[in-house]
Amino acid sequence: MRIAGAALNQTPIDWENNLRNIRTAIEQAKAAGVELLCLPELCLTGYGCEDLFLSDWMPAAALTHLQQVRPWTEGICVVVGVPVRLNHRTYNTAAVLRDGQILGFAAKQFLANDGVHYEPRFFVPWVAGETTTVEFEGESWALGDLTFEHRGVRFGFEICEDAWRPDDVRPACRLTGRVDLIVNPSASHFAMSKTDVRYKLVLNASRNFNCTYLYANLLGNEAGRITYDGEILVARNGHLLKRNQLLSFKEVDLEWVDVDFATEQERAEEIAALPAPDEYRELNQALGLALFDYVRKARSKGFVLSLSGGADSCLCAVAVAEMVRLGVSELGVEEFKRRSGAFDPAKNEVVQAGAGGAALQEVQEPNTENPIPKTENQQLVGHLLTCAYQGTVNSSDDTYISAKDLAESIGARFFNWGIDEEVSGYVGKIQGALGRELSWKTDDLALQNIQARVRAPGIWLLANVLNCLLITTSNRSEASVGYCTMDGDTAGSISPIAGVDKDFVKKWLRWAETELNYPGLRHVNALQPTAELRPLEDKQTDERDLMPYTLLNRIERLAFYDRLSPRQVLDTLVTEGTGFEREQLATFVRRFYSLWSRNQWKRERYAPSFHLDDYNVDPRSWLRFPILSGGFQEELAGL
Ligand SMILES: Nc1ncnc2c1ncn2[C@@H]1O[C@H](COP(=O)(O)OP(=O)(O)OC[C@H]2O[C@@H]([n+]3cccc(C(=O)O)c3)[C@H](O)[C@@H]2O)[C@@H](O)[C@H]1O
Ligand SMILES: Nc1ncnc2c1ncn2[C@@H]1O[C@H](COP(=O)(O)OP(=O)(O)OP(=O)(O)O)[C@@H](O)[C@H]1O
Ligand SMILES: NC(=O)CC[C@H](N)C(=O)O
Repeated sequence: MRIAGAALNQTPIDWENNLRNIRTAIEQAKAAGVELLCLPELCLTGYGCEDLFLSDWMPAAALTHLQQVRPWTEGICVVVGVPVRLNHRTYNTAAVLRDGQILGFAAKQFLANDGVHYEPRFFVPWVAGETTTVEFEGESWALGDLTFEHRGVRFGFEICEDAWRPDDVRPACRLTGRVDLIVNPSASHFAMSKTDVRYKLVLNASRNFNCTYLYANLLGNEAGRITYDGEILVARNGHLLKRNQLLSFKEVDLEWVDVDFATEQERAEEIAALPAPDEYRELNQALGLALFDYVRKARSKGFVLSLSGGADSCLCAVAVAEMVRLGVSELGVEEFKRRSGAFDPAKNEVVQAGAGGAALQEVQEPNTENPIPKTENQQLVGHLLTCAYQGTVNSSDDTYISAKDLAESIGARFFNWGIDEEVSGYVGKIQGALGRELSWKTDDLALQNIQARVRAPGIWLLANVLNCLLITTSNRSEASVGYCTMDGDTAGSISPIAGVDKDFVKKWLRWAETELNYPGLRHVNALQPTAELRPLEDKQTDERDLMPYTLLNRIERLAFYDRLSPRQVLDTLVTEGTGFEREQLATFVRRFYSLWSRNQWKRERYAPSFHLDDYNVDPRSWLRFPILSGGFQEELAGL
């Protein structure tokens, strides 16, 4: 039998988009001679519909829309993820359709309730072994713990999280021997290196439960924060039959394989290992796709970025350039432009390759009289990304040159203006009001913050005028300790790297300079991270203000990923050979926890950020913490 999975780029309650992708997948599958097709979890409504799953009308609308899929299933068996609401309870189900009929709804038994998943808020888990009936416009179908048969092949279900439970409780343990095939429609969020875990999960399931296992994940940045990698896996008795390229820019990614169910396949002795995932490359692809989906789903025209020439903003600029490069290489220029929605088809907004010059007229300070012609990708970047350097007396030539060279090398529009006048204006006003001078000795933080804040209105104005999203550049390490000015450098509509730690940011930039060929990054890769908010002679660096970033990351992970107490964190660090004495480590641990507690309110106010690493510190996503708390005072005093 030819079986297939299709990854779909869906959007919550975008019925038109979601049905179109479902139809495309079914048509492609039929054209390829596929007999059984698995589509991802909740693909009809979108997985991330949040509290809409609790309404009566939305699941009802889903059932109504499911009727449109029926005629498309003539001659094929198709699995479609859909919520079903019965007696004021919503179930997360996989509908099985064939030849225009609905055969039934298999319901999810184990709900995802960790990290970025909050399913028990919306769904009720189905009880193994039970079934009920769904009534709809005079028809009735079975719902619950069901198995099906198609052309002699018996199949049952695990729906995403069902497969992430121990082997002796998950649905597969009750299906073994009763089915030939287990189908798994998933909405499994992307995190760096996670594909390896998923691969082992699927391969082991096929081996341990003596079956063929068909797995299909959602694709793309569905609803803002979480990106799905569109993984399709087919395995049989521990052997891999199919695995696709992840994180495609396409709307539909169909993969099929032939399985001879009539012939037994020998059980694999062991699971063949995959090469270790390349996290730098994974992050690049995920970030590019997440930005592309975000900008088009937000119906925006591109991005505006306050580019300091430092690590975080340089990474954000390269991410947009990579969004273009990766998207164009997969979709081609015309399809990339069409899908982005950021180009007016009536106008030829991007000049042809080699024509050059057009976008440079907008640059305030062209660095040569005869600018080098831009490549087609650079012209696209020029259309989609506008950057501005906003210097003060505390800014250095190094960061200005870094910002300017990078922007020009990727083709972004680049502006340069100073903000000293605005800073002096505000400082003068407050000095007048208070009747005293503000000085670095008495008003250090306030004088730092006003500079960061004064950068916000101008760049916001530019974003509004251009109808663009304003990127804010905060990383996870800064978010943990509140090393940012609220409504200053945190101002913005999207925060792409708030889930990534600063040490990773710095390493990624060095990798990108050579591996992705961004020579414009050579300046930033030679710089120490600095806020440049104090007078230059102060030689401010992030790590002098805080602590070494590697240590900050380690404390953060031990405290909030491993969930250790302050004392356990300290004891662990002492055994890890950090090069610091216990007393110094205790100072860092105390600093981390007090800054962490004091700054929860800032994390509550960050712009929406992407989940990219195995955890993040966003309270609306992975990690909840009280805004007001005792701040670990007792625990820290005892260190
Ligand atoms: N629980 C709570 N709920 C609501 N508000 C709370 C609060 N606790 C304090 N606040 C208020 O927060 C305000 C202070 O916060 P905020 O004004 O943001 O500033 P603040 O946290 O005092 O200082 C900003 C820090 O970030 C660093 N920074 C800033 C900008 C850029 C960079 C860089 O790396 O480039 C670094 C800077 O060096 C400084 O260490 C105060 O007005 C305080 O009253
Ligand atoms: N001179 C500047 N021009 C434009 N934007 C700036 C300037 N200084 C700071 N910013 C904005 O404030 C953000 C926060 O500064 P921060 O120093 O944390 O990041 P960075 O400069 O990108 O990286 P690093 O911390 O590694 O130097 C910057 O990413 C940038 O968006
Ligand atoms: N949708 C789900 O059930 C996802 C949960 C699962 N643990 C995953 O991360 O893939």
